[in-house]
Amino acid sequence: MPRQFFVGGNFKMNGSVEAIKKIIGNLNSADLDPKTEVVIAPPALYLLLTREHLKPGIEVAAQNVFDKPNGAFTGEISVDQLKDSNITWTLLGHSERRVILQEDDAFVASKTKAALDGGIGVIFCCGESLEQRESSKTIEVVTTQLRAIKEKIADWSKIVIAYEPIWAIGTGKVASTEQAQEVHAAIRAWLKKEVSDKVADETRIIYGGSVSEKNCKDLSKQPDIDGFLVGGASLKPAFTDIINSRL
Ligand SMILES: O=C[C@H](O)COP(=O)(O)O
Repeated sequence: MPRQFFVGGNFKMNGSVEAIKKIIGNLNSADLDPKTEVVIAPPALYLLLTREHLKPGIEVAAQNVFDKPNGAFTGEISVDQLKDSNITWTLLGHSERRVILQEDDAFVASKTKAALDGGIGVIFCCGESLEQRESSKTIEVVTTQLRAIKEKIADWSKIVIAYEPIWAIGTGKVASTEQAQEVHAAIRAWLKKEVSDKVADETRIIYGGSVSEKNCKDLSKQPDIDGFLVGGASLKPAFTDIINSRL
């Protein structure tokens, strides 16, 4: 079975009630490829508003979730609270959280387990810095990040892996189609060797890092690129062109 194309929009810490309603209006009225699964991740404050206004068929993701069920954890949101609000996905392991908020592999893995155990899908982000790429450590870095979750989880069916080279995020410096395809193929080979043939065949591996309406078509033609995680361009009307990149 071919893997369903998947496009996520990560708004990061951008937007306002008015701006997010406008983005939702654009998505609601656009003709979107029915074969593409679309998930958008607004800031936590706007999750409910987004879910209430967005048309059915497009899912909403949190940008983060905590690994404890409830209690004295100021500022955090639990898996059950997301489910209670019809939020069905979460991003985890984004490099901005790994680098700026110093989340390590073990913490990201623990949150991934909590989300999956609770029935929330996880867009699991991994990727290398420029320094790591220049010292040929890309595959080692990415597989180390993946190994941390492999040790905690058994069911991969609700995971989408987002390969996001840090040097390509928000820089306008997109990875070339060859660079992206090479890492995606290596991730798939790792899944085959370390997890199973089935998981390798079925897991979506999406690319993130300066994806735009201009570069998405070529990237989408690569055999191991199953979609995108879009930052900056997800705030713009051209996001719908990225969703429709396989049309
Ligand atoms: O989560 C999305 C990525 O960090 C990519 O962001 P960007 O499209 O603004 O480069």
